[in-house]
Amino acid sequence: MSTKHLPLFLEGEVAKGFGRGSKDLGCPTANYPLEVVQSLPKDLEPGVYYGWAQVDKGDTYKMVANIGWCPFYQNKQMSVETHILHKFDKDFYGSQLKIGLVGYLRGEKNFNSLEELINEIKQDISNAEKLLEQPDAQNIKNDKYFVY
Ligand SMILES: Cc1cc2nc3c(=O)[nH]c(=O)nc-3n(C[C@H](O)[C@H](O)[C@H](O)COP(=O)(O)O)c2cc1C
Ligand SMILES: Nc1ncnc2c1ncn2[C@@H]1O[C@H](COP(=O)(O)OP(=O)(O)O)[C@@H](O)[C@H]1O
Ligand SMILES: [Mg+2]
Repeated sequence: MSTKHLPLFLEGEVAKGFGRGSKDLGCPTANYPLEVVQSLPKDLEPGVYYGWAQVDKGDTYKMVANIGWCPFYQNKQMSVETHILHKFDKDFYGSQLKIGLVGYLRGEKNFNSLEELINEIKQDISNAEKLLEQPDAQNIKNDKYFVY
């Protein structure tokens, strides 16, 4: 079941990925290092999730996260990447990123073109924007995990 383990809270340093998020997709994703990926519950469903994200001790923002092998790019290693729905002034590699996965949107898919992948991500973002307004999701935003 795709909602098993939710809400799931993860924390780790922002690491380098393949540099495709911003360049190919116009959608930067903060990638976790391998040890965070390896710490996931083994039966966590790969796919696209929505939830909350906090960089260092900053504000908590909406996010969408992709967990899996990116079939479009056929990655060899599983990745966990978070696109935060906020405009940052600069990169934050090396920062601590806390996320709380609230819900599951869909499984990872392959696409015939980059444009189709980009359009699907835009749809994910729009779905996440709405779903995160719901009271259950707001409760997770206010969880003590994100409070200092
Ligand atoms: C909301 C969201 C949905 C995504 N969905 C898919 C998908 O269905 N299939 C896929 O191959 N990759 C998907 N991706 C992953 C992108 O391919 C990935 O972000 C991109 O390869 C950037 O990787 P990088 O951080 O290593 O540069 C998704 C990413 C996001 C943020
Ligand atoms: N709104 C955002 N969400 C996620 N990362 C962002 C955002 N704005 C800037 N960044 C920066 O962009 C980087 C990700 O860009 P990306 O092209 O996916 O590179 P990489 O392949 O190294 O992950 C993040 O590590 C972070 O430092
Ligand atoms: Mg990335």
